Amino acid sequence: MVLKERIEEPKLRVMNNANWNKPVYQADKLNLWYGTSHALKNLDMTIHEKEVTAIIGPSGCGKSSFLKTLNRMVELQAEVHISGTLTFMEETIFSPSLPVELLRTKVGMIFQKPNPFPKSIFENVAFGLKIQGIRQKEVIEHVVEDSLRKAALWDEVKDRLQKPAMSLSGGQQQRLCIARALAVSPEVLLMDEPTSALDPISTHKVEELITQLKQEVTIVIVTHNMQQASRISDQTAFFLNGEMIEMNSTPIIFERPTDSLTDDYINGRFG
Ligand SMILES: Nc1ncnc2c1ncn2[C@@H]1O[C@H](COP(=O)(O)OP(=O)(O)OP(=O)(O)O)[C@@H](O)[C@H]1O
Repeated sequence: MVLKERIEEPKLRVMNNANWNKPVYQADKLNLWYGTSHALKNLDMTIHEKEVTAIIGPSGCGKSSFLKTLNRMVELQAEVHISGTLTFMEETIFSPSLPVELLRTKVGMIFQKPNPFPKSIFENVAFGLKIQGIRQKEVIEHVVEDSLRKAALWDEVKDRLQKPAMSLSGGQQQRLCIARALAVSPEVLLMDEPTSALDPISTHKVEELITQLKQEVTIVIVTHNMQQASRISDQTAFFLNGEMIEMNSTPIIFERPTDSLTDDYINGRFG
């Protein structure tokens, strides 16, 4: 399949002040194998700063593998082999000068199922700061409050910060995980189907939050929910069988995609 060129949308360019945001990630002929299974094939794509990029596509097309390559979590799997180039802020993410621990402080990850630590609400958010060696109580308290506010959770938990995180509802736990990720000031948040385990009201809150957060962080979200991708993302990439078929501004992907496979997928003709 041929990678389609990104078509620039004149109206969006005007709204974006006539400039594309700076590239954060750039993949060039990126391939990934699990053993002999070729999971990502010759991906060329750019993820821009302070935008929400949605990755869509049927089960097994490589969405999670791509997301986990962006913070090098994929290398925790056995027999992974990667070729091609992937840069983060213009530096190859496989370079010794960008240690994986440093990369992961800049790139937070939110999973499908909320995964708070078995600790208090406060300790969950403070965790990353303590790992970084920050000890001043006032600094930690300030960052915890600020992160919980940014995650739209502060008002719901401010009177019970010492209660176990597990006492929160699923939707609150997911926002707590987002607060925990925000506490270490990441550049990027990767989200792997972050609302698929949540009820519609919690989903709505997390979607609103994503729209707010993109003023500060770049967000890459994998979702099976077409409406969600069209509601919250600026760019959408459609993956199929490990290839990126098409990537463009979200309105173009959903209203007039270039590739008939994209059209078929978003209109539910397969997948
Ligand atoms: N650890 C692994 N070992 C071997 N193959 C794997 C591994 N993880 C994923 N795969 C394979 O790589 C391909 C891409 O999987 P991936 O999980 O990235 O797809 P996905 O689009 O995220 O799927 P889903 O929507 O079902 O989560 C699939 O064929 C999958 O079976």
